[in-house]
Amino acid sequence: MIELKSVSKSFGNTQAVDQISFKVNEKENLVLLGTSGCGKTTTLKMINRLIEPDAGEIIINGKDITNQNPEILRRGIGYVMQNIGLFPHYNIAENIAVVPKLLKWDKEKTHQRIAELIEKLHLPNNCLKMFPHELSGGQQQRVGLARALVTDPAVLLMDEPFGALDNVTRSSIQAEFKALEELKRKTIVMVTHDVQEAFELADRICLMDKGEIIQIGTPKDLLYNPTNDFARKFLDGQRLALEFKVITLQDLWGFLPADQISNGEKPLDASSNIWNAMENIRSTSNGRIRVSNTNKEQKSVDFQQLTQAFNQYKYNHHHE
Ligand SMILES: Nc1ncnc2c1ncn2[C@@H]1O[C@H](COP(=O)(O)OP(=O)(O)OP(=O)(O)O)[C@@H](O)[C@H]1O
Repeated sequence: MIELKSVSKSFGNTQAVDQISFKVNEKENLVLLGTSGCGKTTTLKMINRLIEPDAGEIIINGKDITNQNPEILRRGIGYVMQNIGLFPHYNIAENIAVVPKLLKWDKEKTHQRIAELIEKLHLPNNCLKMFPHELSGGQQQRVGLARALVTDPAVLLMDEPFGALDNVTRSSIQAEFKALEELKRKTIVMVTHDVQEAFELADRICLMDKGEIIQIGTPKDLLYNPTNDFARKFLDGQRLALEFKVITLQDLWGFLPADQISNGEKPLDASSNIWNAMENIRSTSNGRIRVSNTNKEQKSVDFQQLTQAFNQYKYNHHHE
């Protein structure tokens, strides 16, 4: 769907991006992860030609983008900017309607689509006539997302989409983001410097340093098969929290005891990660959850059983 082949870009003496190549599959969420200045934003902006590469090819849906009109290219690619980037003197409806206006959509169609997005993104109904400064940071972020989604583009580029938010708002928006059907249908390239965020949202992570790709792989690959010391050290200090995000109850299934199921236990899908399971156990009165997997098997699990299964899983993983 999106392919970069040996793409490079320098600014003066700074080699911002140095011969990078990767493919993003259809409906995949690839997260570009790395410390400040490693070339993530430059990479992202080359995909919609806000920055032109010095060398290499970028292909979207089989077509080299350098042969396309940049304006038309950008209309097919949603873009969520760093620091939200709403127009301060446009109200919320006008901010969301920028591209529909360029495309000369009729008023009714624009109106309906905006109403739909307002609902899906849990924005208050009365916000359409307000200006960006009258909304909270989290709400502004949702408006930025609505603007990027309004024409339902197949590709979405997101630059630190949750960067401007406090931790609590960020994790609730991340959870909503993951659950949004409209986003599941999109091919997404997202930039972040936040390891937890990358692990929470990515199908695959592209770890970058000094304009180069260090490793591309699933969160599990990065955690358990780092390619070098840089990749290993990048996750140091956060390993346990990342394992809680990456390992699912299904992974632990064989280590969970087959207890009697009783009534009143909170149900949870085995696709949930350990983090989520712990949160759920914590919020139940009897300290147990009832986990169901795709084979329609069920197990009742408490905190101790969960941690035991997790330790056994890790022990096996290290001794494979
Ligand atoms: N327009 C520009 N002019 C000069 N140098 C630039 C320009 N844009 C980026 N750079 C430099 O290129 C390098 C990569 O920048 P880039 O913004 O892609 O990094 P990043 O990983 O996205 O960092 P951040 O998370 O801080 O945005 C940096 O050294 C930066 O200073």
